[in-house]
Amino acid sequence: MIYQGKALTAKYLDDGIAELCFDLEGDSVNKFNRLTLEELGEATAALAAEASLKGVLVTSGKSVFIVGADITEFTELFKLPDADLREWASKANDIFNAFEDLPVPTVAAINGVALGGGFEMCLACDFRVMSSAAIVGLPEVKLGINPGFGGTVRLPRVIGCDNAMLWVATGNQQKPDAALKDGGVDAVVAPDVLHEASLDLLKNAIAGEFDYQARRTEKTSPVKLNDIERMMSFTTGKAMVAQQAGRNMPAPLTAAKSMERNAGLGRAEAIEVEIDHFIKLVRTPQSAALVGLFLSEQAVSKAARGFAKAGGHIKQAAVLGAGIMGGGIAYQSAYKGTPILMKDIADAGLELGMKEAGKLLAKRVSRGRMTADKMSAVLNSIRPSLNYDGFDKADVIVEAVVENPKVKRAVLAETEKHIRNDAVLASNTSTISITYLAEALERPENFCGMHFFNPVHAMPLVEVIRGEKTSDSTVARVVKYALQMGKTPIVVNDCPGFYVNRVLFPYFAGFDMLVRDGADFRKVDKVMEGFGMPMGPAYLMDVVGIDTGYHAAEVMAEGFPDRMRHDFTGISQMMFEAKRYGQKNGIGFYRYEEDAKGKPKKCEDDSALSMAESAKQAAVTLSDDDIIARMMIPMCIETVRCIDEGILRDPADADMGLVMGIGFPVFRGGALRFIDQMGAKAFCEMADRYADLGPLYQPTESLRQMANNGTTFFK
Ligand SMILES: NC(=O)c1ccc[n+]([C@@H]2O[C@H](COP(=O)([O-])OP(=O)(O)OC[C@H]3O[C@@H](n4cnc5c(N)ncnc54)[C@H](O)[C@@H]3O)[C@@H](O)[C@H]2O)c1
Repeated sequence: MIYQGKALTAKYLDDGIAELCFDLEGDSVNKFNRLTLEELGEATAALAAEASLKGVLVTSGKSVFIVGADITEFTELFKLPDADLREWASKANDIFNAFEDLPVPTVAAINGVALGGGFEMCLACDFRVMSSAAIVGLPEVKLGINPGFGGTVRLPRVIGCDNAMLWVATGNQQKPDAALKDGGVDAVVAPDVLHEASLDLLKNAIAGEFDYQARRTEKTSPVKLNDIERMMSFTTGKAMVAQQAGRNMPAPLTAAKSMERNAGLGRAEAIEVEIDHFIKLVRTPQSAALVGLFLSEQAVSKAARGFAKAGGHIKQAAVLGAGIMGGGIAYQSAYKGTPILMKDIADAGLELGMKEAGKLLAKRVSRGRMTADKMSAVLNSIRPSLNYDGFDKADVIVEAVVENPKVKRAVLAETEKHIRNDAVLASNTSTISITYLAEALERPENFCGMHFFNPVHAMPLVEVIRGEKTSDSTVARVVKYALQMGKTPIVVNDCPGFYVNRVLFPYFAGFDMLVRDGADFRKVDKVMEGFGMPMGPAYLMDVVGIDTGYHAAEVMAEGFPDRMRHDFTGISQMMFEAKRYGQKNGIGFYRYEEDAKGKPKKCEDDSALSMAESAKQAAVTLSDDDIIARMMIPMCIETVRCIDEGILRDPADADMGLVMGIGFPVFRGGALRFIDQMGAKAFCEMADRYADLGPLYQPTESLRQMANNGTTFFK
């Protein structure tokens, strides 16, 4: 044994060849936490001291290679002052450099995921052999930072500047074929021969057949481009990166600049440049939001797994209603392997549901992501029906009929008679109280909400809504089913609109008030899209359906009359009354024409502009900041109310819910992160400036307290 640690070991195989194996004790994956980094330093020193050492094979004892840095350590690490952060990064790079400088050839045997710091470890080796089951890449920009262990230095020297800029600026994971084609790895082999093939390569390098020294010189010297070539490559690359990333995401362009500036330097100076850019990005609010969101995502998944523990396996599902949502639910369930019965009252509905599922599957087949055999197997596992035959076999039944309380209560009560006593019934209602629907049932404890988002196959979030009488085992079954469907469930308590719609409607109310006060809705859309929303509020209403939105707004107004009932006729109500329902009937805030691909294309419409003119009651001067504040304050305050009232479990659920449910910009983290980054005090002061807009703009007592105490939602 050359080195024995808790994260890695180094021992001789034979003939002076050592194997450095990463195998982090007590964890299912390898990651670069403080311990692993420290032990890599110690193991490298121990290897360097071995007089008989001829070569080093780097392997992993887990199913992954190394997943990357330990992001749970980032929050504390990133709080360090610049000088300390620089010292940490320099020390880490000294360790990687020392490994790269070992006096013998080194080969990485990449058996599984090797991302971020994990792939930077591979780049510090002379040669890289990749299993056909592995993936590699430098995804740091997705956390708002750039690689910090030499990735922006070694990668351009290994695969060329153009390729490196693409890899780093997109942060995309690279599959074996692509990695090999670009030169990121030297060979791709089947998983079962990886160890042997990597060892062979190492032996050949030891025998002098492969010039490992030349590899090293290339990695530690300036990039081999003359000044003009370098300028051409980076100028074009940076323009492309800037355009793709947009102005809200500084990391991709900063990473590209780091590569540009370090390209002409030797390793030591080049690493200094990387560290400068790394520290700059660590200080951005985007990186704080993205790292925070990553941690929230982990917390949400962990909570879901906890809920689902007692859920058992869902063998058979059923759905009532084969409309937009029912069809989507049937497709997703079948596609992810849970057979499903789909019942409707009309043949036409069933046909439509099956056609939709068929279309989605055919798309996968045409893109080479599914075989025709698999497609027919999936389609066969959806059984359309006009009656309840087979419902006694279903473990979970999801109701997705029209959004009408009377119809829903009748359908649920009837269904309960055809299912097993231990089967779970869930409603996909968008707004109707789960406790109220449960009153129609004999077994209300077996009932809860299961709120999917449209389109079901694309939207990751499912709200699982606990009614007053819903049992824990019902929640467990439904959370389990959501996980089987590949969705991310959050468990929320019952209230009008549940969580996502409850906070979305105050946002829409903010929009109505803006138009009332003279804002051009096209400008509001543009400003909110610039803020990072996937679409502005007027366009979003058109996509959701203005009729759907109108009915939901009524439910919300009934539930929270003090703040959600308008005392004026807003533009959305005027649109509804004029039967302008948005995309579904081709006209709303915008007019929709079919583009060449048959998709609805948004066009401006004069009659919408004159309606907005008649909705106008004032001509307030509104800056972009006013628009953002007037849209965001009601949403943020309502989110805080959901926390205060225990509708949500914790802030992680709140922010993840908005990111996954409405596409809230990831680089802002979510509504609560938005308040945190501004500070509760500044947020309350901002809200107070708009106090004349009514109760939706009044901070809660809890927010005022946070403002006084200087506390935040997230650590
Ligand atoms: N469309 C959305 O964006 C969206 C998003 C989330 C939740 N929802 C909710 O999902 C539910 C369904 O919405 P949708 O948009 O799919 O509606 P839809 O009108 O497209 O589909 C409803 C289907 O239910 C069928 N149906 C009516 N009565 C039935 C019965 N007794 N038994 C079986 N089938 C019956 C209809 O024939 C129709 O095919 C609603 O509660 C809605 O609020 C919709």
